Amino acid sequence: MSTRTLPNIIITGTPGVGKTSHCELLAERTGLKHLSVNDVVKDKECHEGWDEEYQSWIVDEDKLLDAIEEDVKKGGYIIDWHACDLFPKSWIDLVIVLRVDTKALYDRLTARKYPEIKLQENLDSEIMDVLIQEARDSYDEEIVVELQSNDADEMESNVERIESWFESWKGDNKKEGWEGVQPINIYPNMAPQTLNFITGNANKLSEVKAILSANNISITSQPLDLPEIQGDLNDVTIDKCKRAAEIIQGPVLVEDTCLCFNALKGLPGPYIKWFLTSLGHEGLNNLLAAYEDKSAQAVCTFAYSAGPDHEPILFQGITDGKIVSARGPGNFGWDPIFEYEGQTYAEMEKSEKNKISHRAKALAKLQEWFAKEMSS
Ligand SMILES: Nc1ncnc2c1ncn2[C@@H]1O[C@H](COP(=O)(O)OP(=O)(O)OP(=O)(O)O)[C@@H](O)[C@H]1O
Ligand SMILES: [Mg+2]
Repeated sequence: MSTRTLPNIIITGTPGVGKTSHCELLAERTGLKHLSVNDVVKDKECHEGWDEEYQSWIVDEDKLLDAIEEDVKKGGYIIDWHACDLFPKSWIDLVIVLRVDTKALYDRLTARKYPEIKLQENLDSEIMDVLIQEARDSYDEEIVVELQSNDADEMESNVERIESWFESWKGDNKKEGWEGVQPINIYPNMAPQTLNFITGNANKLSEVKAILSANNISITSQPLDLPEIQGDLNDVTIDKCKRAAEIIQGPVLVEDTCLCFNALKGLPGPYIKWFLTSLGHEGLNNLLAAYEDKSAQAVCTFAYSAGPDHEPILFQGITDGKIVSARGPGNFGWDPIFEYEGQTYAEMEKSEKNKISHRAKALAKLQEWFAKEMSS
């Protein structure tokens, strides 16, 4: 842990996402200092000249770091730059990656009369998640936060959230990090202040966080050891949700996943985790050896309860695929043996999988439901 009495925040993202606009507003409200890397590069000549084609400075990163090190190490800076991997981990307490829809970004960059090549490269970079990947590769997962910056309301809500993170940081709640911050309640009727996702599975947690972060829903997680009742899967999930809301005394989200082999009339279904543990990927394939039909359904069921006195609501997503010999990284359950349109879940990019997965579909229904609650 550093000895800084004020935190350092990086605000990064593709050119035009709104870094400078966010930094200025934030500096005004928090008293933190806006450190425009662009200005430092220019003023302190931390560059190797001007690139005509790209209309930008060719940055000398070593010179840049030397120029800011003494100040930044003291803390209290908001660093405004379209890259983040150059700043040492030990300097940084929070990394905000701003995101924007392609259409809005296109409009903003054409308004600036960017050269065609620079325009195209920046749009590609935004579409390909370059900056968020860079941030995730360079810093601990807990301090990297992705926020949308498409309109003025989103900017306002982002700045408020960063401000409350800053207040809790100063209040010595550093350990709580971003997840401990009360999010802005954008769903005044029903929305959870903070939604507790009952899971002990770090991969599921990060998947759910990635999908719901677009909705400004802040997820905390608490593993609870809940006894599972026998019966229809939906009953199991509803029962689990009720018990969790009782224990947490607040809003909760629980999840159950089934993998159903069609040739086996839906088995292993809810028993997939025990089958996987005892049989492994190969054993699961062997179950289907006698059958031509290798098709399977991945089913995800979420149950949300607003609190102990509320009936759980179910959201279900189904993805059709087939069972194949394991391919791709094997760190997430049965992902390597479930193939969807030629690729196993394990082989897919996370962002691609998040578009079609059973879990993503279930979460999309959850999101949609929240949005309706808000407008009613
Ligand atoms: N959330 C937002 N909603 C609407 N307009 C925005 C938003 N954020 C920024 N803009 C507008 O987009 C343009 C680019 O914003 P800004 O200069 O803050 O981006 P930047 O990320 O700092 O870009 P650069 O990397 O080139 O410095 C400005 O005209 C700004 O007013
Ligand atoms: Mg800027």
